[in-house]
Amino acid sequence: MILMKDIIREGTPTLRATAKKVTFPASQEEQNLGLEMMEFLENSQDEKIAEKYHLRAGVGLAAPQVNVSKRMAAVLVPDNQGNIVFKEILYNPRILRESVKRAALNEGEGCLSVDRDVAGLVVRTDRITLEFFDADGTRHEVKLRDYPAIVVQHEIDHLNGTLFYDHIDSKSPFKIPENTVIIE
Ligand SMILES: CNC(=O)c1cccc(C)c1Nc1nc(N2CCN(c3ccccc3Cl)CC2)nc(N2CSC[C@H]2C(=O)NC)n1
Ligand code: NI
Repeated sequence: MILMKDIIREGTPTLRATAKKVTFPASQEEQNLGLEMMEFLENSQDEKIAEKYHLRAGVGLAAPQVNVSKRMAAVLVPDNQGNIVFKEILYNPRILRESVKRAALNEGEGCLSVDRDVAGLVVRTDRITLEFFDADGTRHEVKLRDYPAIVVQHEIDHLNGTLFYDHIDSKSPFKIPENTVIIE
């Protein structure tokens, strides 16, 4: 199982590299990694398991974060009632369309690879059309908005070596640009 010791932190080169596309069908190793990343998210969201293994909770994890520079990520997004609203292992995810409307988490963003609080709004696109492939190479296209859309954008950033605080306006980190919805 993936533990916090397996997650690389700032300063490790892979975190700033551009990850390579996966070819299909994904190898057994790539399929296992996808499942292990999803298992990590499930474990991290389970109070007892997270406490037992000292896991930080997350709703997304990208392969570069476990030092594998491949374009794959797991996302497991619950709503405030704990019902899963988006659960996927994404291979070669790509944003096809972006709304004009922007969105940001009211509390800012955290990252399992960043061991510090970096305050400030991370302004992203509110609604996206996402293309991704599954392990068999089957193409999927889904529309996402608000929290799930933010999580997917955060994880795709990891595939391009971008970290959430790269988006924070250091001069006025809490300025809310127009046409931006704040997500509680
Ligand atoms: C600096 N302020 C903050 O971090 C921050 C502070 C407050 C609120 C939010 C909303 C913040 N922001 C933020 N909170 C999260 N979690 C909330 C708690 N949750 C969780 C926790 C326990 C059980 C189950 C679950 Cl589900 C896990 C996920 N996750 C992300 N991100 C940014 S997009 C990728 C995603 C990620 O997985 N990061 C590790 N941001
Ligand atoms: Ni992250």
